[in-house]
Amino acid sequence: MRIGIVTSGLGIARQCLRKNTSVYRTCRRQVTGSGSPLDLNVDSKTGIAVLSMNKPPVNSLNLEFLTELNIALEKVENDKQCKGLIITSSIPKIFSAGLDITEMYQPDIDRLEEFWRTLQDMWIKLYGMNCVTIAAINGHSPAGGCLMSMSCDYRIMAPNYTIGLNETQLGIVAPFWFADVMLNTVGFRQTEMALQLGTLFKTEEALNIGLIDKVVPQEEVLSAAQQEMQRWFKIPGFARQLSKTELRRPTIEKLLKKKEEDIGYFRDYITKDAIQKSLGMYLESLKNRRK
Ligand SMILES: CCCCCCCC/C=C\C/C=C/C(=O)SCCNC(=O)CCNC(=O)[C@H](O)C(C)(C)COP(=O)(O)OP(=O)(O)OC[C@H]1O[C@@H](n2cnc3c(N)ncnc32)[C@H](O)[C@@H]1OP(=O)(O)O
Repeated sequence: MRIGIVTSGLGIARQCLRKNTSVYRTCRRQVTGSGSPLDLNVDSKTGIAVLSMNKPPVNSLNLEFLTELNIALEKVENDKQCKGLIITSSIPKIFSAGLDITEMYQPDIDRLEEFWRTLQDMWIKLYGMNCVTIAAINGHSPAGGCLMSMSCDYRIMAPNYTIGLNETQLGIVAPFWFADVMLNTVGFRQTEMALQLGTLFKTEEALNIGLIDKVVPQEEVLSAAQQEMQRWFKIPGFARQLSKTELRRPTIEKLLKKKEEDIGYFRDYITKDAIQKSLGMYLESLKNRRK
Protein backbone atom coordinates (compact mmCIF):
# COMPACT_ATOMS: atom_id res chain seq x y z
CA MET A 1 0.00 0.00 0.00
CA ARG A 2 1.54 3.31 -0.97
CA ILE A 3 0.55 6.16 1.28
CA GLY A 4 3.58 8.37 0.95
CA ILE A 5 4.05 11.55 -0.95
CA VAL A 6 5.27 11.13 -4.44
CA THR A 7 7.84 13.73 -5.26
CA SER A 8 9.16 14.73 -8.62
CA GLY A 9 12.73 14.92 -9.88
CA LEU A 10 15.37 14.60 -7.22
CA GLY A 11 13.29 15.53 -4.22
CA ILE A 12 12.84 13.00 -1.48
CA ALA A 13 9.44 12.77 0.16
CA ARG A 14 9.82 14.65 3.40
CA GLN A 15 6.65 13.58 5.11
CA CYS A 16 4.76 10.42 5.58
CA LEU A 17 1.05 10.37 6.02
CA ARG A 18 0.12 8.11 8.83
CA LYS A 19 -3.31 6.90 9.84
CA ASN A 20 -3.99 5.60 13.28
CA THR A 21 -4.53 1.96 12.45
CA SER A 22 -1.50 -0.32 12.68
CA VAL A 23 -1.80 -1.35 9.05
CA TYR A 24 -1.11 2.23 8.01
CA ARG A 25 1.96 2.58 10.18
CA THR A 26 4.06 1.28 7.38
CA CYS A 27 5.23 4.40 5.72
CA ARG A 28 6.13 3.66 2.18
CA ARG A 29 7.61 6.45 0.20
CA GLN A 30 8.11 6.60 -3.50
CA VAL A 31 11.21 8.69 -3.84
CA THR A 32 11.56 8.97 -7.56
CA GLY A 33 9.29 11.01 -9.77
CA SER A 34 6.56 9.69 -12.00
CA GLY A 35 7.84 8.99 -15.49
CA SER A 36 11.24 8.11 -14.03
CA PRO A 37 12.90 4.95 -15.31
CA LEU A 38 13.42 4.03 -11.66
CA ASP A 39 10.88 3.37 -8.99
CA LEU A 40 12.34 3.62 -5.50
CA ASN A 41 10.07 2.69 -2.64
CA VAL A 42 11.26 2.89 0.92
CA ASP A 43 9.27 1.03 3.54
CA SER A 44 10.13 2.72 6.78
CA LYS A 45 8.55 -0.08 8.80
CA THR A 46 10.78 -2.83 7.44
CA GLY A 47 13.74 -0.59 6.54
CA ILE A 48 13.79 -2.14 3.06
CA ALA A 49 14.08 -0.06 -0.09
CA VAL A 50 12.98 -1.62 -3.37
CA LEU A 51 14.56 -0.11 -6.46
CA SER A 52 12.80 -1.26 -9.59
CA MET A 53 14.26 -0.55 -13.02
CA ASN A 54 11.66 0.48 -15.53
CA LYS A 55 13.34 1.66 -18.72
CA PRO A 56 11.74 -0.07 -21.72
CA PRO A 57 12.43 -2.01 -23.71
CA VAL A 58 15.33 -3.74 -21.88
CA ASN A 59 16.64 -1.57 -18.99
CA SER A 60 19.82 -0.88 -20.94
CA LEU A 61 22.25 1.30 -19.01
CA ASN A 62 22.77 4.58 -20.83
CA LEU A 63 24.25 7.78 -19.39
CA GLU A 64 20.93 9.19 -18.15
CA PHE A 65 19.80 5.91 -16.60
CA LEU A 66 23.14 5.42 -14.86
CA THR A 67 22.89 8.96 -13.51
CA GLU A 68 19.44 8.16 -12.09
CA LEU A 69 20.80 4.95 -10.58
CA ASN A 70 23.58 6.90 -8.91
CA ILE A 71 21.10 9.35 -7.42
CA ALA A 72 18.86 6.54 -6.18
CA LEU A 73 21.77 4.65 -4.58
CA GLU A 74 22.88 7.82 -2.85
CA LYS A 75 19.38 8.41 -1.52
CA VAL A 76 19.25 4.91 -0.11
CA GLU A 77 22.71 5.18 1.45
CA ASN A 78 21.85 8.54 3.05
CA ASP A 79 18.47 7.40 4.34
CA LYS A 80 19.01 6.36 7.94
CA GLN A 81 15.82 4.29 7.87
CA CYS A 82 17.12 2.08 5.04
CA LYS A 83 18.83 -1.06 6.23
CA GLY A 84 18.47 -3.01 3.03
CA LEU A 85 18.09 -2.49 -0.70
CA ILE A 86 16.48 -4.86 -3.20
CA ILE A 87 17.20 -4.21 -6.87
CA THR A 88 14.74 -5.63 -9.37
CA SER A 89 13.02 -4.88 -12.66
CA SER A 90 9.54 -3.85 -13.72
CA ILE A 91 10.17 -4.96 -17.30
CA PRO A 92 8.81 -8.47 -17.93
CA LYS A 93 11.53 -11.07 -18.53
CA ILE A 94 14.42 -8.59 -18.43
CA PHE A 95 16.46 -7.61 -15.39
CA SER A 96 18.87 -5.48 -17.44
CA ALA A 97 20.35 -5.95 -20.93
CA GLY A 98 23.57 -4.39 -19.63
CA LEU A 99 25.28 -1.35 -21.05
CA ASP A 100 23.43 0.48 -23.77
CA ILE A 101 25.44 -0.51 -26.81
CA THR A 102 24.34 2.61 -28.68
CA GLU A 103 26.40 4.64 -26.15
CA MET A 104 29.50 2.85 -27.43
CA TYR A 105 28.72 2.70 -31.14
CA GLN A 106 29.81 5.75 -33.19
CA PRO A 107 30.03 7.76 -29.97
CA ASP A 108 30.52 11.42 -29.17
CA ILE A 109 33.82 11.29 -27.25
CA ASP A 110 32.89 13.64 -24.39
CA ARG A 111 29.67 11.75 -23.78
CA LEU A 112 31.47 8.41 -24.05
CA GLU A 113 33.90 9.44 -21.31
CA GLU A 114 31.07 10.75 -19.13
CA PHE A 115 29.14 7.53 -19.70
CA TRP A 116 32.09 5.45 -18.48
CA ARG A 117 32.76 7.70 -15.48
CA THR A 118 29.10 7.44 -14.46
CA LEU A 119 29.21 3.66 -14.79
CA GLN A 120 32.35 3.53 -12.64
CA ASP A 121 30.65 5.72 -10.02
CA MET A 122 27.52 3.58 -10.02
CA TRP A 123 29.54 0.41 -9.52
CA ILE A 124 31.74 1.90 -6.79
CA LYS A 125 28.61 2.99 -4.91
CA LEU A 126 26.73 -0.28 -5.35
CA TYR A 127 29.65 -2.59 -4.56
CA GLY A 128 30.48 -0.53 -1.49
CA MET A 129 26.95 0.03 -0.15
CA ASN A 130 26.82 -0.15 3.65
CA CYS A 131 23.28 -1.49 3.68
CA VAL A 132 22.43 -5.07 2.69
CA THR A 133 21.87 -5.38 -1.05
CA ILE A 134 19.92 -8.16 -2.74
CA ALA A 135 19.41 -8.59 -6.47
CA ALA A 136 15.95 -9.96 -7.25
CA ILE A 137 16.76 -11.11 -10.77
CA ASN A 138 13.42 -11.55 -12.48
CA GLY A 139 14.71 -11.60 -16.06
CA HIS A 140 17.75 -11.88 -18.32
CA SER A 141 20.86 -10.28 -16.89
CA PRO A 142 23.76 -10.15 -19.38
CA ALA A 143 27.02 -8.18 -19.01
CA GLY A 144 26.32 -4.89 -17.17
CA GLY A 145 23.16 -6.51 -15.73
CA CYS A 146 25.33 -9.32 -14.39
CA LEU A 147 27.77 -6.76 -12.95
CA MET A 148 24.93 -5.07 -11.05
CA SER A 149 23.68 -8.43 -9.76
CA MET A 150 27.15 -9.60 -8.71
CA SER A 151 27.72 -6.31 -6.89
CA CYS A 152 24.88 -7.07 -4.49
CA ASP A 153 25.38 -9.18 -1.36
CA TYR A 154 22.92 -11.90 -2.41
CA ARG A 155 21.26 -12.96 -5.66
CA ILE A 156 17.87 -14.59 -6.10
CA MET A 157 16.86 -15.49 -9.65
CA ALA A 158 13.82 -16.87 -11.47
CA PRO A 159 14.19 -19.96 -13.72
CA ASN A 160 14.72 -19.94 -17.48
CA TYR A 161 16.76 -16.77 -17.79
CA THR A 162 20.42 -16.12 -18.51
CA ILE A 163 23.15 -14.26 -16.68
CA GLY A 164 26.86 -13.75 -17.32
CA LEU A 165 29.59 -11.54 -18.70
CA ASN A 166 29.12 -12.16 -22.43
CA GLU A 167 31.33 -9.30 -23.65
CA THR A 168 33.56 -11.48 -25.85
CA GLN A 169 30.48 -12.48 -27.83
CA LEU A 170 30.20 -8.81 -28.79
CA GLY A 171 33.87 -8.79 -29.78
CA ILE A 172 34.82 -6.74 -26.72
CA VAL A 173 36.65 -7.40 -23.47
CA ALA A 174 35.10 -7.24 -20.02
CA PRO A 175 36.80 -4.41 -18.08
CA PHE A 176 39.19 -5.53 -15.31
CA TRP A 177 36.80 -4.47 -12.58
CA PHE A 178 33.92 -6.50 -14.06
CA ALA A 179 36.33 -9.45 -14.12
CA ASP A 180 37.44 -8.77 -10.53
CA VAL A 181 33.86 -8.87 -9.28
CA MET A 182 33.24 -12.16 -11.05
CA LEU A 183 36.49 -13.52 -9.66
CA ASN A 184 35.39 -12.51 -6.15
CA THR A 185 32.05 -14.21 -6.73
CA VAL A 186 32.83 -17.53 -8.46
CA GLY A 187 36.62 -17.92 -8.27
CA PHE A 188 39.40 -18.00 -10.83
CA ARG A 189 38.68 -21.12 -12.88
CA GLN A 190 35.01 -20.31 -13.53
CA THR A 191 35.91 -16.69 -14.28
CA GLU A 192 38.68 -17.47 -16.78
CA MET A 193 36.42 -19.85 -18.68
CA ALA A 194 33.32 -17.66 -18.50
CA LEU A 195 35.12 -14.50 -19.59
CA GLN A 196 36.88 -16.06 -22.54
CA LEU A 197 33.80 -17.90 -23.74
CA GLY A 198 31.46 -15.00 -22.95
CA THR A 199 29.21 -17.52 -21.24
CA LEU A 200 25.61 -16.67 -20.54
CA PHE A 201 24.62 -19.14 -17.83
CA LYS A 202 21.10 -20.47 -17.56
CA THR A 203 19.61 -19.94 -14.10
CA GLU A 204 20.37 -23.48 -12.88
CA GLU A 205 23.93 -23.36 -14.23
CA ALA A 206 24.46 -20.01 -12.53
CA LEU A 207 23.33 -21.57 -9.26
CA ASN A 208 25.71 -24.49 -9.72
CA ILE A 209 28.78 -22.28 -10.08
CA GLY A 210 27.72 -19.89 -7.30
CA LEU A 211 27.01 -16.94 -9.59
CA ILE A 212 23.59 -16.72 -7.97
CA ASP A 213 22.54 -17.93 -4.54
CA LYS A 214 18.94 -19.10 -4.86
CA VAL A 215 16.33 -19.96 -7.48
CA VAL A 216 12.64 -19.36 -6.83
CA PRO A 217 9.62 -19.18 -9.14
CA GLN A 218 9.22 -15.92 -11.02
CA GLU A 219 6.31 -14.67 -8.92
CA GLU A 220 8.21 -15.30 -5.67
CA VAL A 221 11.45 -13.50 -6.49
CA LEU A 222 10.59 -10.28 -4.69
CA SER A 223 9.00 -11.89 -1.64
CA ALA A 224 11.95 -14.28 -1.35
CA ALA A 225 14.27 -11.25 -1.38
CA GLN A 226 12.24 -9.58 1.38
CA GLN A 227 12.40 -12.79 3.40
CA GLU A 228 16.14 -13.27 2.82
CA MET A 229 16.72 -9.72 4.01
CA GLN A 230 15.49 -10.71 7.50
CA ARG A 231 18.36 -13.22 7.80
CA TRP A 232 20.88 -10.45 7.12
CA PHE A 233 19.12 -8.00 9.44
CA LYS A 234 19.62 -10.39 12.36
CA ILE A 235 23.40 -9.89 12.23
CA PRO A 236 24.74 -6.85 14.12
CA GLY A 237 24.93 -4.19 11.39
CA PHE A 238 28.35 -2.78 12.22
CA ALA A 239 30.08 -6.19 12.25
CA ARG A 240 28.40 -7.20 9.00
CA GLN A 241 29.26 -3.91 7.29
CA LEU A 242 32.88 -4.02 8.38
CA SER A 243 33.25 -7.59 7.13
CA LYS A 244 31.89 -6.52 3.75
CA THR A 245 34.11 -3.45 3.58
CA GLU A 246 37.24 -5.43 4.46
CA LEU A 247 36.55 -7.94 1.70
CA ARG A 248 35.47 -5.51 -1.02
CA ARG A 249 37.73 -2.52 -0.34
CA PRO A 250 40.79 -3.77 -2.28
CA THR A 251 38.68 -4.32 -5.41
CA ILE A 252 37.10 -0.87 -5.16
CA GLU A 253 40.43 0.80 -4.40
CA LYS A 254 42.00 -0.81 -7.44
CA LEU A 255 39.55 1.02 -9.69
CA LEU A 256 39.65 4.24 -7.62
CA LYS A 257 43.42 4.43 -8.19
CA LYS A 258 43.02 3.96 -11.94
CA LYS A 259 39.73 5.71 -12.67
CA GLU A 260 41.01 8.24 -15.20
CA GLU A 261 43.40 5.74 -16.77
CA ASP A 262 40.51 3.30 -17.15
CA ILE A 263 38.39 5.94 -18.89
CA GLY A 264 41.26 6.54 -21.32
CA TYR A 265 41.70 2.81 -22.01
CA PHE A 266 37.99 2.41 -22.55
CA ARG A 267 37.79 5.41 -24.92
CA ASP A 268 40.81 4.32 -26.98
CA TYR A 269 39.69 0.70 -27.10
CA ILE A 270 36.04 1.26 -27.95
CA THR A 271 36.80 3.76 -30.72
CA LYS A 272 39.12 1.36 -32.58
CA ASP A 273 37.82 0.56 -36.06
CA ALA A 274 37.74 -3.19 -35.42
CA ILE A 275 35.75 -2.76 -32.18
CA GLN A 276 33.32 -0.34 -33.81
CA LYS A 277 32.78 -2.84 -36.57
CA SER A 278 32.06 -5.63 -34.04
CA LEU A 279 29.63 -3.47 -32.10
CA GLY A 280 27.85 -2.40 -35.29
CA MET A 281 27.44 -6.03 -36.34
CA TYR A 282 26.19 -7.04 -32.89
CA LEU A 283 23.62 -4.22 -32.85
CA GLU A 284 22.49 -5.26 -36.30
CA SER A 285 22.17 -8.91 -35.19
CA LEU A 286 20.02 -7.81 -32.23
CA LYS A 287 17.72 -5.88 -34.53
CA ASN A 288 17.50 -8.77 -37.00
CA ARG A 289 16.73 -11.40 -34.36
CA ARG A 290 13.00 -10.82 -34.54
CA LYS A 291 12.79 -10.70 -38.35
C1 LIG B 1 42.74 -2.91 -23.17
C2 LIG B 1 41.50 -3.30 -22.49
C3 LIG B 1 40.51 -2.19 -22.48
C4 LIG B 1 39.23 -2.65 -21.86
C5 LIG B 1 38.09 -1.78 -22.27
C6 LIG B 1 36.82 -2.42 -21.90
C7 LIG B 1 35.74 -2.14 -22.88
C8 LIG B 1 34.50 -2.91 -22.53
C9 LIG B 1 33.32 -2.17 -22.80
C10 LIG B 1 32.10 -2.47 -22.40
C11 LIG B 1 31.66 -3.60 -21.58
C12 LIG B 1 30.26 -3.94 -21.99
C13 LIG B 1 29.33 -4.29 -21.16
C14 LIG B 1 27.93 -4.52 -21.62
O1 LIG B 1 27.04 -4.56 -20.81
S1 LIG B 1 27.60 -4.63 -23.29
C15 LIG B 1 25.89 -5.09 -23.43
C16 LIG B 1 25.77 -6.58 -23.49
N1 LIG B 1 24.37 -6.93 -23.57
C17 LIG B 1 23.91 -7.87 -24.37
O2 LIG B 1 24.64 -8.50 -25.09
C18 LIG B 1 22.42 -8.10 -24.37
C19 LIG B 1 21.85 -7.87 -25.72
N2 LIG B 1 20.40 -8.02 -25.69
C20 LIG B 1 19.78 -9.22 -25.68
O3 LIG B 1 20.38 -10.27 -25.64
C21 LIG B 1 18.29 -9.21 -25.70
O4 LIG B 1 17.88 -7.92 -26.12
C22 LIG B 1 17.62 -9.51 -24.36
C23 LIG B 1 17.81 -10.99 -24.01
C24 LIG B 1 18.19 -8.65 -23.23
C25 LIG B 1 16.12 -9.22 -24.49
O5 LIG B 1 15.57 -9.93 -25.58
P1 LIG B 1 14.15 -9.50 -26.17
O6 LIG B 1 13.16 -9.34 -25.09
O7 LIG B 1 13.83 -10.47 -27.25
O8 LIG B 1 14.36 -8.03 -26.73
P2 LIG B 1 15.09 -7.62 -28.10
O9 LIG B 1 16.32 -8.39 -28.30
O10 LIG B 1 14.09 -7.64 -29.18
O11 LIG B 1 15.51 -6.12 -27.76
C26 LIG B 1 14.57 -5.06 -27.76
C27 LIG B 1 15.26 -3.83 -28.28
O12 LIG B 1 16.29 -3.46 -27.38
C28 LIG B 1 17.54 -3.37 -28.09
N3 LIG B 1 18.63 -3.78 -27.17
C29 LIG B 1 18.74 -4.96 -26.54
N4 LIG B 1 19.83 -4.96 -25.75
C30 LIG B 1 20.42 -3.76 -25.91
C31 LIG B 1 21.59 -3.16 -25.36
N5 LIG B 1 22.37 -3.78 -24.47
N6 LIG B 1 21.91 -1.90 -25.74
C32 LIG B 1 21.13 -1.24 -26.61
N7 LIG B 1 19.99 -1.75 -27.18
C33 LIG B 1 19.65 -3.00 -26.82
C34 LIG B 1 17.37 -4.32 -29.27
O13 LIG B 1 18.26 -3.98 -30.27
C35 LIG B 1 15.94 -4.04 -29.63
O14 LIG B 1 15.92 -2.81 -30.33
P3 LIG B 1 14.85 -2.53 -31.50
O15 LIG B 1 15.08 -3.60 -32.54
O16 LIG B 1 15.19 -1.17 -31.98
O17 LIG B 1 13.51 -2.66 -30.86
